[in-house]
Amino acid sequence: MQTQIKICGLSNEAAIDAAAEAGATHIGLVHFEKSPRHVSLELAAALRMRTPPSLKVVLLLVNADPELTDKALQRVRPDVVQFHGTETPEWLALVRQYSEAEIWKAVGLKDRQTLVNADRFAGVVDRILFDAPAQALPGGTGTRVDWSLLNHFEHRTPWGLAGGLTPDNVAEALRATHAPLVDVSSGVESAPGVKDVDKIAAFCQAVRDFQANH
Ligand SMILES: O=C(O)c1ccccc1NCC(=O)[C@H](O)[C@H](O)COP(=O)(O)O
Repeated sequence: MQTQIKICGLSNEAAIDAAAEAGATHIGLVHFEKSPRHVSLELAAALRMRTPPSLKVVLLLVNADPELTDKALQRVRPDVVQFHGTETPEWLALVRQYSEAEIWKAVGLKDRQTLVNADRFAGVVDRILFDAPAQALPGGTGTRVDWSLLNHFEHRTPWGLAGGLTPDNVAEALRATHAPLVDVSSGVESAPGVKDVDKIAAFCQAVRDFQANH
């Protein structure tokens, strides 16, 4: 099975084209005003329309209220909505009832107990994304998680690995975790919120090289 690759925090067409050319499978659009990667719903909708069909569009929300969640889903019509705050399984189950988008939940990976606790999202979400625990920002911090926490864990829900991945360490991360999806944001930037097309290409190439050899 091919490792899936999500490039997160894109805000312009050039970065989307770079992700598509490099062979990414997903792009992330962050709608969270405190983030240096924030895009308005209008820009997110325009970028979504412009995204080639080879890429699935993931819209990120952080503790959005029901009104904003509804507006965002209606305007952007993403393939996936990624909840990156303290959203509950009960709330995500409600969203699931009225939206056809896949639902992903980001979980800050602190210790083995986090993995056990994340099981409360089983049957409610389509994927759990294990990321570094929230800091000043809930995501996109470039902080690496302890990959060894994932050793021999039997996941009941499809999952992905985020947090401090870069073109230089993603092969090591895949060797350590066998993650079915890897997610990167700051590791493919030249400055916060500024994506670097060469780093996007290098990240995707590192994943494909790893796969070709394993
Ligand atoms: O990227 C952001 O600015 C962001 C802001 C608020 C919530 C989530 C955010 N990003 C979520 C992602 O999926 C990132 O790709 C993930 O946290 C990994 O980021 P990084 O460690 O910088 O690769």
